[in-house]
Amino acid sequence: MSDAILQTVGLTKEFRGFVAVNDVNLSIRRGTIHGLIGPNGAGKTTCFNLLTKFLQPTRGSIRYDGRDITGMKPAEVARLGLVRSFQISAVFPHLSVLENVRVALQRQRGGSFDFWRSDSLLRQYDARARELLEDVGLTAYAGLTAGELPYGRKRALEIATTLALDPVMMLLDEPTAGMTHDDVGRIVQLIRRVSAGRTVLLVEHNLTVVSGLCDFITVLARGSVLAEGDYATVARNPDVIAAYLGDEASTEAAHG
Ligand SMILES: Nc1ncnc2c1ncn2[C@@H]1O[C@H](COP(=O)(O)OP(=O)(O)OP(=O)(O)O)[C@@H](O)[C@H]1O
Repeated sequence: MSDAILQTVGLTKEFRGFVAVNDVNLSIRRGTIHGLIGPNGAGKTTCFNLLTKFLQPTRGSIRYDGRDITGMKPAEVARLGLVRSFQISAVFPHLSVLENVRVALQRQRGGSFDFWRSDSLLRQYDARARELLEDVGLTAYAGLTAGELPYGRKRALEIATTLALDPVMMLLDEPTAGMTHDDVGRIVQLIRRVSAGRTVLLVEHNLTVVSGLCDFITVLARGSVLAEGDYATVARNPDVIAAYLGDEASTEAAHG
């Protein structure tokens, strides 16, 4: 069996002639935390959406665990264990933290959305939901509504609802975006803990997070792979440094 769990060949996405992702060959090793980084507009989010099937590529192919998933729908790949973290908007703000995880568990096991009619059924999931809350450090928050959670804890809830789907491979889109320093530390520890026995692909802006978590990094710039390797290798690559400095310079120029 291949050491790579997820592979792309010639992955390309054009938006009306603009090439956002250009001939990208990725190989993500089973059991690793793989970072996808790059300056603003590099194509990270587009790439992430291609891998999770939220976008269809213009060209190229994607293989996951020995299968060609290029033509599959997001729900189909999720059933195969390739799961993206839910966006915060997918958390139900008026349900409690515990109920949010129960609903995610029910979707995994039953695939049904008529949870409002089957309270007794949902209680069956309580024990597992509490375990997941424990795993992400939210036990003390179980009874709060999700809307009342502080931002960093919402991201932890998002990870708990993702874990409820029992992913083989998790794809996380900027899990630390907008977080305070303390929250970042907690989420880093959490990702490390939940990555045990799984593969994780992480799109992330915070390079400290990337250096602390990722076994292997792919740097994108202008839609193409600029460099790959461990953090030390890519961080000293002159092309990577130039791409990031160029990005900072243009950000500074934009902000005066
Ligand atoms: N739906 C779309 N239609 C047209 N252009 C798009 C679309 N989505 C993305 N793009 C363009 O593709 C390029 C790559 O965008 P993408 O969001 O993938 O980059 P990114 O690396 O995630 O950037 P950031 O770090 O700023 O989030 C950008 O120039 C963007 O404007």
